[in-house]
Amino acid sequence: MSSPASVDLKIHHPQNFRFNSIPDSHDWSDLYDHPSAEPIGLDSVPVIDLNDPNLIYKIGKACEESGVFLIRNHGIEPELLNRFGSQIHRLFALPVEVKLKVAKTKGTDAGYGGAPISHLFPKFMWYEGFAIQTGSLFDQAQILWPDDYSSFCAVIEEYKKAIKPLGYRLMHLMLLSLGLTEEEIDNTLIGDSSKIKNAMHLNSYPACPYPDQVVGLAPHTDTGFVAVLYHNGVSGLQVLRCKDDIGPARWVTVPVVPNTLVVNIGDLMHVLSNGTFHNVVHRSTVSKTNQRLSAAYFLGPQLDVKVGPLSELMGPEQGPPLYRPVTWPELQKLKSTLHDKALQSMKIDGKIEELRKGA
Ligand SMILES: O=C(O)CCC(=O)C(=O)O
Ligand SMILES: [Fe+2]
Repeated sequence: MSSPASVDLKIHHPQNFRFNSIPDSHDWSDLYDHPSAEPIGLDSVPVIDLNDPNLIYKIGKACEESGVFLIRNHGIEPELLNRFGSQIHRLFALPVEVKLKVAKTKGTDAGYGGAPISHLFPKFMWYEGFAIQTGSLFDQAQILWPDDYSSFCAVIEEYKKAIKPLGYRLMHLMLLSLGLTEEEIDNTLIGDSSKIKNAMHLNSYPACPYPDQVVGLAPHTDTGFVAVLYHNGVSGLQVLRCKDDIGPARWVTVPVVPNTLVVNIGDLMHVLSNGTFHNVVHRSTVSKTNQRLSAAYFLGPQLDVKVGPLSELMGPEQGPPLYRPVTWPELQKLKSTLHDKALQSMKIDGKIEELRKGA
């Protein structure tokens, strides 16, 4: 089967669909693996107030047990979030032909296109996205809106400026919760801003008349340290809760709570914490009536920086390191061949060759 990534997005863009049923290329009905569950009781998703006196403890517990949590009192003005949401809406409301003028090209990660993880799956997602890398924005916005590109760029830059320190603060709190001192954190790569890189993906999931047959964004873990997620209030994000005493594996819907942002733990934070923090598997479903919009701000290491378990978390009492160090691109490459077995292949006692053969 040819990979969706190799097929022209123009033909497969949901906006171009004029049919009475979902074509096989977009039909995931057979692939819906687990039932959906409401975020109640033991399946609830933590909501953490960043002014909470027990903040460090609560962040640590949420990172360990859940891998996803909502934050309130995060310091980003609602008014900025509204303007940011309006610009995302404005972008995706452009005609497909216009958006395709800034389509991602081979070898670049910036611009308009399908899901970044599309090459990992045999079906198309009900998705369109716009990836922003440092330096790419201005030129592309000028192509999209020759007469008025500055308002888009200004709002995106303002949002990035506000979200960056929040992302750093969250990572700092995470390391404090693992027992590191301020001084120890200063000596890790999290304490050295020159070693941290960020990227932002704007995501659009158009409404779909048959939402149960399609997938907005297929199940995945984020590869970096953390992702801070804005959305437009349309429900759809789900996280995987594995089989446990409560029941079989299930997709828990992340609740929409006004004035909160969502935080996800990624693979490299799981590695950095020597397996303590849960890199949560998540996906986005699609609404029957409303377009869902979101923006994921990812923080990870600079591309040449290797990430392994923090030395402070290993020793005679805590035990040995679980993973060998990797860079962000190395892990992405491993995921493209080994899928959900990529991290296992980095385990220090992992049977890498066996995994490769079985992939
Ligand atoms: O749209 C969402 O809620 C999730 C987005 C996401 O998981 C991603 O961009 O990696
Ligand atoms: Fe994600």
